[in-house]
Amino acid sequence: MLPAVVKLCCGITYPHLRSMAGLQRTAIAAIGQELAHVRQGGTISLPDWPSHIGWPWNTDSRGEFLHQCFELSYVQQGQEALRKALEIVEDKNGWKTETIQENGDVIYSKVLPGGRKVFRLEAVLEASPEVLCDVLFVRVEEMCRWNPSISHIKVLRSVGAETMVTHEVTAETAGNLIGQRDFLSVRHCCKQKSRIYLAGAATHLESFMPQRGFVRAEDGPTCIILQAVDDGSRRSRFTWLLNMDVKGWLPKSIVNQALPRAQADFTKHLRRRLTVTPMQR
Ligand SMILES: CC(C)CCC[C@@H](C)[C@H]1CC[C@H]2[C@@H]3CC=C4C[C@@H](O)CC[C@]4(C)[C@H]3CC[C@]12C
Repeated sequence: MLPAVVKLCCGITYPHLRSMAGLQRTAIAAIGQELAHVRQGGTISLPDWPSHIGWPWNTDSRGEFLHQCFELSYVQQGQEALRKALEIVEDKNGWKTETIQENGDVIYSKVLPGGRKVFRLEAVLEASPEVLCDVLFVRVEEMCRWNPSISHIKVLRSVGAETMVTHEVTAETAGNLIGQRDFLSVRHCCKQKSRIYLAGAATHLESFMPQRGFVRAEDGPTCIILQAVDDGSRRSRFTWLLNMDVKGWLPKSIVNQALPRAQADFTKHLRRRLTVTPMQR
């Protein structure tokens, strides 16, 4: 099946890859995803016939073709993560209040069909959506400097300014009953009118298989919504959906206690990060 699809896709789209839109784009992205899975198991051999009809089908252009398939697939996974996460957050039914923090932050929870419990934190932060986007997305690799629950974050791929593939490792901290986890995620940023969305979902990357000694967890589909409290305000409403499969063999009750705690901790460190002077950044 796959070689046939690749052949078809080479034939139809190679000359137009850069100017594609709509369905074709979706198709290539889907193929990219499929290829990513196949690549995990070995190498992909692309057909040679395009060279016979005069296309520049050398090692470079084949590589470029695959590269574009992967890039489009990440953009699409990011958009898809946002769509799915928003569907969960915007559905007003079934949420119950989990905790109300002393500072006014509220964490709500909801059990999704299938049994997974997700958490939604609502807070107001002292920074504009743009500053928050800079801290949380643009400078994502700096996160482990201000957040002790994360020991390592690396951007492995960037596709334009709005999509990236990141690898995150949580810290081995006292009181963390879940233990260290690592995540491989596609992260996507999208600005719309007065809102900035940061979405994420677990993804695959050839050459980046789960590492020995780590349990690979899955973050997402998840999103953070940043919205100015009022026009021109330096304060933002911060809505964060935590939708995580921590994997491993752990009682649900432990996971469902640890997750909202991790969410509250993260927000505490984020607030502290926002109070440092620009010089210290
Ligand atoms: C309880 C244990 C298993 C997990 C605790 C750590 C959790 C809270 C950490 C681990 C990785 C972290 C994520 C790493 C990267 C990003 C991308 C950024 O643009 C928004 C924040 C976000 C989405 C972080 C949110 C918090 C996070 C999910």
